[in-house]
Amino acid sequence: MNQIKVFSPATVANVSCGYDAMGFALETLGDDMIFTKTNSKDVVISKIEGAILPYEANKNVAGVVALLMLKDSKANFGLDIQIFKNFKPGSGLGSSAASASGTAFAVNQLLGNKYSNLELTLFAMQGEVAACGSAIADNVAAAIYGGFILVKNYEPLDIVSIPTPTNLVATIIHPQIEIKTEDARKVVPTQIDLKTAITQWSNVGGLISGLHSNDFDLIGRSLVDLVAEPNRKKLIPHFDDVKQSAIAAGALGAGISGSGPSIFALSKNLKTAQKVETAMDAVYKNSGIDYSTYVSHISKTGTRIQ
Ligand SMILES: Nc1ncnc2c1ncn2[C@@H]1O[C@H](COP(=O)(O)OP(=O)(O)O)[C@@H](O)[C@H]1O
Ligand SMILES: N[C@@H](CCOP(=O)(O)O)C(=O)O
Repeated sequence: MNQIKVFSPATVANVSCGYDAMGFALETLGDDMIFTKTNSKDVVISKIEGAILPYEANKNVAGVVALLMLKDSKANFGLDIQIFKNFKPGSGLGSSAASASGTAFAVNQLLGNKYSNLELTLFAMQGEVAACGSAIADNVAAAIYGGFILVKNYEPLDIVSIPTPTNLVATIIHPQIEIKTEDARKVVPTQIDLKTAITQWSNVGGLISGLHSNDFDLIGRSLVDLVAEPNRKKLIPHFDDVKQSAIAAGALGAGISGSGPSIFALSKNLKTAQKVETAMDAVYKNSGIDYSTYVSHISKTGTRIQ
């Protein structure tokens, strides 16, 4: 195989209560990327459409991940990479993670499937270091494994796939302001009190149990975040109004997608998710802020060949 085209999904990290530990992949929103083997042994990014990003391989997360994998595998080829961004960096929808995991997946295909999904996640996490300074796994693992994931442990890395209830649908509103993950991580407390911790880990347990048992009510009751959301929501215009409107329109729950500014809601079917979209839209309509909305099923496959 000399060339491969892949789709790499947008992802919602944290899922409210699971800061740095949970994430899920979207079915319909994501980036397209084309990888072509070259003889030069270099990595060249020859095209980027849809966003202004560095072309230098060591500054673009796609280049960072590709260089690492070519070196680790002692590959006898180089790469030309074309990136087609369909959603903006700094959106809270895992833009850097889409490039990092799309690259890990594609290079692995060109190498004849040398690496496991866990190894691909470790490579892609180095892309996240380049993007935001932290080796976070929640977005990249969701993109690589698909569906819902739990980062059970960071060192050593342990990723667990969580079942996705049929019919669960995500609604997203993305105000077009850029919040860099690196900056949004600085407002999250490094210490929390025991009472807060107890509530938070109970919610993670409730969310995972609800996803396993298709218990939508339990999923909704568990979409509560006492750690990141109270500190990050002030960076997001009209956050409380959007969240309340989404829940009033029938969403099971809502919260910040990743580090924001996007806000996600989960609903038990497509019709409700569309009503939630209308309700979120109504909050921003006359605000003067540019925004996009998306309704998407959860991607069960994650990054895939186009
Ligand atoms: N291929 C890429 N895709 C997206 N962002 C990239 C890429 N390469 C480098 N970056 C940098 O990563 C940062 C965006 O990452 P981040 O702040 O984590 O936002 P996001 O949540 O959208 O991933 C920006 O500074 C951007 O320039
Ligand atoms: N767990 C991270 C996730 C960042 O997601 P992104 O999509 O905003 O890059 C965090 O909350 O900082």
